[in-house]
Amino acid sequence: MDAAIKAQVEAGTMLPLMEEFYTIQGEGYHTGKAAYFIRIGGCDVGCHWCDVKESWNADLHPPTAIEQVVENAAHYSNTVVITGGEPLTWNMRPITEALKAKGLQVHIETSGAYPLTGKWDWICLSPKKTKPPVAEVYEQAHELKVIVFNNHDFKWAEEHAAKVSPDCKLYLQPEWSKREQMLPKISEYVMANPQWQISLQTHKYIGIP
Ligand SMILES: C[S@@+](CC[C@H](N)C(=O)[O-])C[C@H]1O[C@@H](n2cnc3c(N)ncnc32)[C@H](O)[C@@H]1O
Ligand SMILES: Nc1nc2[nH]cc(C(=O)O)c2c(=O)[nH]1
Ligand code: SF4
Ligand SMILES: [Mg+2]
Repeated sequence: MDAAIKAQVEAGTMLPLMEEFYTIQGEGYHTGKAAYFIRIGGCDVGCHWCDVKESWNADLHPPTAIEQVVENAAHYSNTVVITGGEPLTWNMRPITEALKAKGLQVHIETSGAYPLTGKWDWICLSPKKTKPPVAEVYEQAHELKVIVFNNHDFKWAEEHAAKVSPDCKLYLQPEWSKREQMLPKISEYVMANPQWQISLQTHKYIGIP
């Protein structure tokens, strides 16, 4: 890669953009809300069930100047979700500041595997076993969204819930391929432990991005 571009990617003024799209937030607390999604390539967390493995290799996604992405986002929506890949692979300060300067609400979907950069209105923390969240991210999370793949994940979810702030919303979301097996168990768990709520990947049921 050209040294000047590499320097900009390191500074966070260019980012490896995989895709950007206007859709409905399908998951978690803001489910049902229209939002502009910015998907940034690059992730080395390695979840075996990840539903966007094409995002992992940052080299496959063109370094893109943030100004154009910010302009596009502001054209479509007042709520932006930055996702990936793992967005915290990169310096999120420039893009979040530029989005905030446009008056937009800025949300992140993150595993928390890397230190939090950027200014956020909403942080959705979805912890992963292969690269656990950094300690500081727990107290900043507005929403903890644990993916339930097997029975052990309920206990594992409680270990993470013990680390977030008292007003953090708690969600259990079935891993998509296990949804039929796990949804009855998640329902039972939420009725017995009503501090938790179910999160579904509603966009996949509706058939939207
Ligand atoms: C693709 S990830 C990108 C953001 C970040 N790397 C993360 O994992 O939070 C976006 C969200 O989708 C969830 N997710 C990914 N694959 C999934 C699957 N197969 N079933 C359910 N949720 C999934 C992740 O846990 C995360 O909450
Ligand atoms: N509609 C929709 N909602 C989402 N919420 C989180 C997503 C993600 O991949 O980060 C996602 C996504 O890919 N599409
Ligand atoms: S951390 Fe997120 S993007 Fe990375 S592999 Fe896991 S689910 Fe996929
Ligand atoms: Mg998704």
